[in-house]
Amino acid sequence: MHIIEVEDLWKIYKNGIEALRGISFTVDEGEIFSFLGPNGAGKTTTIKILSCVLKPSKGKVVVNGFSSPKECEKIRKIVTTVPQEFQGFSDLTVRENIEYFAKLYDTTDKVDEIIQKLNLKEHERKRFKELSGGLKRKVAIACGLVGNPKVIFLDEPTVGLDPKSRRNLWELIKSLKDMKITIFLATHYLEEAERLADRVGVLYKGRIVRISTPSELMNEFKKENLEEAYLALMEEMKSEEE
Ligand SMILES: Nc1ncnc2c1ncn2[C@@H]1O[C@H](COP(=O)(O)OP(=O)(O)OP(=O)(O)O)[C@@H](O)[C@H]1O
Repeated sequence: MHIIEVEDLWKIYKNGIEALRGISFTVDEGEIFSFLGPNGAGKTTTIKILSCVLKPSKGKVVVNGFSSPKECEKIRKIVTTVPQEFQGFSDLTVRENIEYFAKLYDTTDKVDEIIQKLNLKEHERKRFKELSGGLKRKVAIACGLVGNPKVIFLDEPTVGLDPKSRRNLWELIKSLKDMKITIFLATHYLEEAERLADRVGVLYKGRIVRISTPSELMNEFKKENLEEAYLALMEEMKSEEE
């Protein structure tokens, strides 16, 4: 089943910038779908529209059977966005932060389960401000999980993390998939997409220029890793413009 359906989606900001120029794609339930593209391609704009933070200018957007913007109230109940700049309450502990969000959703009974699943037990009494960058991201995801989301939007989840913390977070993202949560991952780290994504969508100047599995893209450009294949695709796009 397609949990996300987007058809001919346009976003034209008030200043006239056409951030999205008629994109169409679908995401299957339980899939890890990675959105790639250079700075300014429209990734964040797409996430904001899919999570009902922004209204589309034109086009069809359906999330879990609900249309945006008409049924955004329902969409907001089943999606969660973990932004790059998530700020927990710095003087509250890990547990208190998660409990705070759980109260908002009236799901305080889920706090222990989430702490357990995300291996946060040994850190639960630490204050947010004392945590490493990797643990802060983990807590951000934990806070996002309290509402029982069906879809999680992750915007550059591992930016600024050291290689070990990044790998830890990849394991966590994979375990979310095991929980049948659909993951929409915007990233500039091609290795991250190669390791995690079932499929990638490549955005370029507001248009989708490829949707494929990482290995299909690597085969198409005869490259051994996704980063090389992506760079070859970007070269192709640039030369088509000239
Ligand atoms: N609120 C806004 N008002 C006007 N233009 C905007 C606004 N937000 C984004 N844009 C423009 O829309 C285009 C797409 O931006 P967006 O942030 O969606 O790209 P992105 O792919 O997420 O980029 P990055 O990788 O740098 O995060 C850019 O040209 C950007 O300058």
